[in-house]
Amino acid sequence: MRFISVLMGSKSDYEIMKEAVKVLEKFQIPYELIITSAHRTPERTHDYVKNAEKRGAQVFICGAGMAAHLAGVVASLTTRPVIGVPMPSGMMDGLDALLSTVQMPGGMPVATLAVGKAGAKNAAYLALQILANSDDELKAKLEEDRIAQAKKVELDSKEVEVRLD
Ligand SMILES: Nc1c(C(=O)O)ncn1[C@@H]1O[C@H](COP(=O)(O)O)[C@@H](O)[C@H]1O
Repeated sequence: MRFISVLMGSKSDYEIMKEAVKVLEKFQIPYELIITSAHRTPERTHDYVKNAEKRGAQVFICGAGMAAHLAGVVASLTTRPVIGVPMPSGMMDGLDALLSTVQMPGGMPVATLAVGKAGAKNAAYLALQILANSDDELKAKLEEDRIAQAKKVELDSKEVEVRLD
């Protein structure tokens, strides 16, 4: 079965990573969610990624904070796309995680998104867009979602807007 795999380095990342899960559930895409750490549980991380790839994981989304090596290590274990979401924690409030997620050596990409909830949400959208390359039904759903987003902007504006024309 094709599915998206969501990994996070600690339970403390869950509040943020829930934003990714919400999007996957909204689009009814099968996903797995697991806590595993490249630092604290290297073997578990290795075994999970190798096994998930065999079982049909199409994209890995990895949320981690501070010295955020999880996404980079996952990228070293699979040729499936890996999306990194830096957590807003630590003494630099996520800048440390952003840099340690984004600065991968050439040939070993991690698609690194924004720090925090917006990054987690976009990680799910990006994973869906990757799947939609070979799924026209999902592509149509993503297009409908864009239309809904645009409508919401107009409705929100109507509540507050002031115009002179
Ligand atoms: N960056 C990593 C990795 C890793 O990269 O393997 N494992 C845990 N962590 C991060 O450590 C932070 C603090 O974790 P705790 O709250 O458990 O102390 C979390 O944001 C987690 O993602």
